[in-house]
Amino acid sequence: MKQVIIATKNKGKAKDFEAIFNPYGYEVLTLHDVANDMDVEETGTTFEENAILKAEALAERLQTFVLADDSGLAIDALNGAPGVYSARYAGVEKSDEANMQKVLNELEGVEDEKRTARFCCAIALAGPNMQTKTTFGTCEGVIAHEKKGTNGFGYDPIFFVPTLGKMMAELQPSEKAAISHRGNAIKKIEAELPNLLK
Ligand SMILES: O=c1nc[nH]c2c1ncn2[C@H]1C[C@H](O)[C@@H](COP(=O)(O)OP(=O)(O)OP(=O)(O)O)O1
Ligand SMILES: [Mg+2]
Repeated sequence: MKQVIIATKNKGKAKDFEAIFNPYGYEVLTLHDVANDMDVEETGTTFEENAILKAEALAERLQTFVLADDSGLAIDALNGAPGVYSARYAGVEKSDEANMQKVLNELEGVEDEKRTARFCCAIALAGPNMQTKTTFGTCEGVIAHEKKGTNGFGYDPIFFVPTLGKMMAELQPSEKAAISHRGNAIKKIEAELPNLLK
């Protein structure tokens, strides 16, 4: 089977990528498979910068073509927070539960019309003898008042998708892939992928 290597340690993100790439006949490999000891510091101030840092570090190490994803949730009522800092919003230990609780606390008393938000995803493609490319996708939604649904990862249980009338965490992997920030970013470079992924 053809393979695509993603420079991530997030298993939920890897599952999202499987739903995106398996239909094209690609198996998804992650850092857990190819470089378990690797830990790239996300020092950038934009999603693109961090995606490039993660992709180039792994491409350099493996001398092969890889993708990386840096993503997060931008909430309008919080001036775009947690944004690039989504993974560490409630502290350094990276707890989805604590992060969601912090969002719900920050939005306490904020009315529905003002709870608009979007997921953002920058994907970087890096490899030997090529200029790193980036692509970006978003997905619009509304922050709910409580958690609902058990699919997906991260902030999915508090992210309502108005076009589907469901929480992101209530979607099947293929349904999420069709509308997600991650799926939308990949759609923009779909045509180039067969040349880059061998
Ligand atoms: O589809 C999504 N559904 C729910 N939450 C999401 C999604 N996409 C990103 N997010 C949240 C999770 C995490 O709090 C942050 C990503 O942070 P980000 O640094 O890109 O990923 P990470 O540190 O978990 O894994 P890694 O850097 O190894 O790829 O945004
Ligand atoms: Mg990260």
